[in-house]
Amino acid sequence: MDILMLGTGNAFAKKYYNNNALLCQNGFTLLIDCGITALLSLHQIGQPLDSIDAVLISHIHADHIGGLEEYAFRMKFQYRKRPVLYVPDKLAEPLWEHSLRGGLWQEQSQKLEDYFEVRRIREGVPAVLHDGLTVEIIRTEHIPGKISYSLLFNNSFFYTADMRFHPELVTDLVRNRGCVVFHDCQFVTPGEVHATLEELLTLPEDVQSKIYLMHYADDKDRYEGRTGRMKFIEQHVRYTISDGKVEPTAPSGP
Ligand SMILES: O=c1ccn([C@@H]2O[C@H](COP(=O)(O)O)[C@@H](O)[C@H]2O)c(=O)[nH]1
Ligand SMILES: [Zn+2]
Ligand SMILES: [Zn+2]
Repeated sequence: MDILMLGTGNAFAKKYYNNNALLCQNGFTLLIDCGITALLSLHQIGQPLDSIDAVLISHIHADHIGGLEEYAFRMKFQYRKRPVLYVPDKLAEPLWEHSLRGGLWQEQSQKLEDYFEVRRIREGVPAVLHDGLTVEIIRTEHIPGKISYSLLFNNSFFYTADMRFHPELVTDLVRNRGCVVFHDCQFVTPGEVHATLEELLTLPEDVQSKIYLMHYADDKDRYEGRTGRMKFIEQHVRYTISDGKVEPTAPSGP
């Protein structure tokens, strides 16, 4: 599978945009989270909105869902399509009632389903997104009391969607399931709602070597060379994830 980060920055990043991604497998393109900067980033890389086959939402924070209003309006009125939205079942109602309804409500469109083909997914039940692409949502701790999920694709690629340090989970996924991990990372301590670099550096080296850092702050340059065996994932670079390895995708063509 291939992944291209539309942004690799944290909630307030200005340089690297919000931490959203395009995941591609067997010709299927999934948008992982749709934050405030997602549509600007798609525009910059020349990716048309109607080339996205589905959107998957991890939790309700603006850097993960803040672009959904524009996406919904444009798909409805510009493209005349009702795109597929995968949403954890516990988030479907709050996504509409607490976030999208304010902007999207109009007389003839009063519910999430009026804009999206809503597919609810449940914890512990892997969902088949496409031929050769499954996702399992795993509830992970982020903001106390707030529902948030990390994502396990094809039982081999773990994408944390804003989570606090959980060394047992990450170690288990790497050592026992052979996963590679894209992990959100906060530079300043204490993390409180994210794993910090200091915490991630306490992981054993074999685990670190499978971790790629994302959701970082604009002063990332200061931390180059200070991330142990972990590497930064870069915005707008396409990576191929295969056999427990992450490599920048070789350019195609002559
Ligand atoms: O209890 C809290 C709640 C929020 N914050 C700050 O807000 C952002 C939320 O956006 P994320 O996408 O989850 O990053 C978080 O990074 C904190 O900066 C907080 O500190 N404590
Ligand atoms: Zn975030
Ligand atoms: Zn968050």
